[in-house]
Amino acid sequence: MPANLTDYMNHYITIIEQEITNQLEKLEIPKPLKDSMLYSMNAGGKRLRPILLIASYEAFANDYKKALSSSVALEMIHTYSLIHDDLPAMDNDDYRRGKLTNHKVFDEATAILAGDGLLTYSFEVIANDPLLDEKQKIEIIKMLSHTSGPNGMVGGQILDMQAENRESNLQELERIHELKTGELIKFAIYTGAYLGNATKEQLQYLEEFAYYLGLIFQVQDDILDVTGDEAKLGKRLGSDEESKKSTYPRLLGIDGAIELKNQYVTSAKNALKKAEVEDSYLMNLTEHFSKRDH
Ligand SMILES: CC(C)=CCC/C(C)=C/COP(=O)(O)OP(=O)(O)O
Ligand SMILES: C=C(C)CCOP(=O)(O)OP(=O)(O)O
Repeated sequence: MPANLTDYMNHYITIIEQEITNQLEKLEIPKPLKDSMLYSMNAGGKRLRPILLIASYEAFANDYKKALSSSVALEMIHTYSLIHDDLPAMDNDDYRRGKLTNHKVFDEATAILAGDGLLTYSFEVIANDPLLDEKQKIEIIKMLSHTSGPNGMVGGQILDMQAENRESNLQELERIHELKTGELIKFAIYTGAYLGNATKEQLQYLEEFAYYLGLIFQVQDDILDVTGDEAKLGKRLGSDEESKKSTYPRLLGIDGAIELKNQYVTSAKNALKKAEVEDSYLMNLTEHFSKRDH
């Protein structure tokens, strides 16, 4: 395992991207669908979620291989959500990950199907992993469908849409982010630790950790939407302002948002200590993502 965080992340990004290619290239499906799925999966992105899943696994066990199919499945679901989020019916965005959005390169119908394809194929990737036993497959698929579906990310997206053009309070804002962004992060942390054989008590503390990590990630996203660099982020900024959605900076000011983020970082680290994994890469990743500039 590489000793510093940048090497660690780069090491796993290479492995994750190789496995994404393996899983998609073997599909025997019509060319436009395959090209469209490959386009968004290979368009870059920080690969935060799969890295977190592997780091959570490695807090308890060695050899990432058992965690790889879940990591790749998770990145497929995340990417599907971005393809659909960018569609004209939703955010109507032209750029994502520094490249034209999927529906701008392909047509809208193909982009919808590419998203549907990534969503459903993600479950097949887990179901076909020879390194997992049947009980593990059922537990992971159950968790993934829960966190990405109406009780999780999809539910958060509709709350987010309902929050346009009106003021939300801090509690409502946290609930939206907990579902829309936090649930997939929860899947990453839970699944890694579950596959690494963490105890029930450790899994509970890690769920608490994931809750704060999701919020940290989102506060920083809101801050970057105001202060960030469009070229670095690879997407249009100022969209929160345009849709008149409440954000952390709007409710608390930039300084207030930074202060709240720092409180979440402290809470996240405390949860890691309670789970007795404070010497894992999860600690460094928390710091890293709280200060990210893209
Ligand atoms: C079911 C669907 C479509 C879910 C989308 C989930 C999601 C996290 C979208 C991006 O959020 P955002 O619009 O706040 O971020 P960005 O600025 O990256 O578009
Ligand atoms: C939840 C949000 C804010 C959507 C973007 O997520 P990321 O910032 O992780 O996007 P990529 O790096 O995967 O493109």
